[in-house]
Amino acid sequence: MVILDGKAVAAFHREKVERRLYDFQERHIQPGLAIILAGSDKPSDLYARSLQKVAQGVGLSAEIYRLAETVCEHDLISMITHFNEDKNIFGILMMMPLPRHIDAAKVINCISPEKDVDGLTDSNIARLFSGRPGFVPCTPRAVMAILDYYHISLTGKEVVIIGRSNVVGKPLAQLCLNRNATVTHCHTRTRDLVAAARRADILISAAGSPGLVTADMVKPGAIVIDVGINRVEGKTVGDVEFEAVSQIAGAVTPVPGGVGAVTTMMVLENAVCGIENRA
Ligand SMILES: NC(=O)C1=CN([C@@H]2O[C@H](COP(=O)(O)OP(=O)(O)OC[C@H]3O[C@@H](n4cnc5c(N)ncnc54)[C@H](OP(=O)(O)O)[C@@H]3O)[C@@H](O)[C@H]2O)C=CC1
Ligand SMILES: Nc1nc(=O)c2c([nH]1)NC[C@@H]1CN(c3ccc(C(=O)N[C@@H](CCC(=O)O)C(=O)O)cc3)C=[N+]21
Repeated sequence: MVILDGKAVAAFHREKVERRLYDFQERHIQPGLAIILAGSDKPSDLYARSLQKVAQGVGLSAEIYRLAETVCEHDLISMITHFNEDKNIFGILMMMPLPRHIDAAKVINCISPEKDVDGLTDSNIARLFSGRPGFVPCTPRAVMAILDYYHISLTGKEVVIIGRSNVVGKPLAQLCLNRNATVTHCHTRTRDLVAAARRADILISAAGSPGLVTADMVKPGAIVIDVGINRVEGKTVGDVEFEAVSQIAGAVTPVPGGVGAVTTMMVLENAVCGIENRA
């Protein structure tokens, strides 16, 4: 069994990001990333803090703007408008999920598509679906980056994805389809999740449910990608029962140190693309 090491993948991409940023540092351009966190979602808080650390490590400034759970749509939109107009901000990252009383689609679509480094606006979603260049959400990109780093091809493979959010599951399915995989998409209404999962050559869990993926759901030798980030008894764990599944699978991503470690680097890569496009 191979452990797919997200930290190694991140380090590989980090070097490329640093090289591309070097040019801007020479020209004294100080590109910034604005991270907006409304409410107190734990994975979002973890993500925002990891991102800030990694960004600062490559010389990008990343500021976290924390807003109360009770924030109104109007205040969120004014904040976005402000960053859209700020020449020093090259990327705006809105942490999901937003508080329940907020119309997420309305708020997200106020982000200028050129600064939408998580590819969540309708305009970037349309680009992904029609195969035109645009920002692709960072977590699905991280999954692809891991598969590519380990030379795991998707062509003709049975890929089963658990989870259908706009941030992870749906764009991930589209990326897999673009790479010629046969994609099965599962969610809470899926009748027989175990049977569906067992067909997978590549099983990807993005449900946010600790212990969801058990050894009996994995075909011997399958590749298992754990996107889940859950806090259990003060520890970060994924969706996969790592110990048991690693006895059966051909390769597994750990949590922490798997997809999450790469996601943060993909944000920086997207941000650098944004800077290059506008410099
Ligand atoms: N590693 C990383 O870089 C990242 C990790 N994450 C983590 O990934 C997880 C998913 O995130 P996100 O997509 O935003 O979450 P959402 O809660 O928006 O979506 C979860 C999806 O999983 C499905 N689901 C949940 N429980 C089950 C179950 N028991 N059986 C089948 N399907 C299930 C839901 O189905 P339905 O639609 O029917 O409700 C839904 O489609 C979270 O743990 C999050 O923290 C997120 C982004 C990045
Ligand atoms: N618009 C939006 N896009 C997201 O991609 C998004 C989001 N909102 N909201 C929250 C979730 C969660 N998420 C994480 C990504 C990386 C780590 C991460 O860096 N994890 C490290 C460290 C974990 C630790 O320190 O314990 C690791 O897995 O190795 C965590 C969590 C992105 N999400």
